[in-house]
Amino acid sequence: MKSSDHPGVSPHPAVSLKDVSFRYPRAAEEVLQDITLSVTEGTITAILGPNGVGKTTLLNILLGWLLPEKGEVSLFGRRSRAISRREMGQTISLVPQDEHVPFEYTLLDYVLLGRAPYLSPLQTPRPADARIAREALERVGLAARRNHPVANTSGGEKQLALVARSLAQEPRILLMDEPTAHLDLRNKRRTADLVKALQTEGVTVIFTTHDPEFAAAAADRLILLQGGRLLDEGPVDQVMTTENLGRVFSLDLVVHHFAGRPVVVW
Ligand SMILES: Nc1ncnc2c1ncn2[C@@H]1O[C@H](COP(=O)(O)OP(=O)(O)OP(=O)(O)O)[C@@H](O)[C@H]1O
Repeated sequence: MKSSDHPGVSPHPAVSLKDVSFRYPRAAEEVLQDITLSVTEGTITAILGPNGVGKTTLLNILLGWLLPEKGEVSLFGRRSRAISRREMGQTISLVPQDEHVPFEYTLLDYVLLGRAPYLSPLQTPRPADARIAREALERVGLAARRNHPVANTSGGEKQLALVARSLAQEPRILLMDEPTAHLDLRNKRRTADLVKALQTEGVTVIFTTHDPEFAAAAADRLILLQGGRLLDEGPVDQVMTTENLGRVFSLDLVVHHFAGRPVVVW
């Protein structure tokens, strides 16, 4: 992904939420309440919070897949409701936690799906799309396995293939939902390095995680959610404190610092 493919740096935040609340149909309570925040273009933000706090819901709101009950979501200063699906697909992409993959796809076929926002409905991928998909597979270390059926890949390889598909989408904003859930240490490191490389290309990255140490290794900013509300946000070293994480996870824990990074002991 080249920053030259995108317009120059926007004067607006990549993402801004104003008083956003969301409730699932027939649910008694709002999952998210009065969330106001903005994410600067070219930053890496981790959203940290316990199971069920609403992290995935928040990503789905950013994608325009769920509409808030109240409040406004904007991408690069434009209300997301006013952005067409096709343009949304070229602007923002999601690496989901998991996804059912149709049996017959090879890894390359699967990653080529990321090119859909650039093709008309029945258009077959062009040579340039295949090149972009192959480069995306290379970036996640799966180039040699591009003709391998997705059905026969491990959980970690599938997760990396999902990342490659999102990269093939060439988004300005990359969302990742628990990107390291199935990854070993080496692939966690690879993911942290990839995210930082994307940042140098001007891409804004937002990922959810339960893992404070990965958040600290990969992100420069942190958003903490607790009880459906924004508890704190800012630079990782200011926000990742014993008090904040203890409140977020309702746990007696201590944040130590080792080799310049926070380590959580619980
Ligand atoms: N489609 C749905 N209909 C009703 N409730 C839902 C739906 N999807 C999620 N929820 C509820 O909304 C809340 C937030 O879910 P969400 O998946 O956003 O949390 P999360 O922070 O991503 O959790 P996890 O870390 O476990 O993945 C949970 O209580 C969940 O049960």
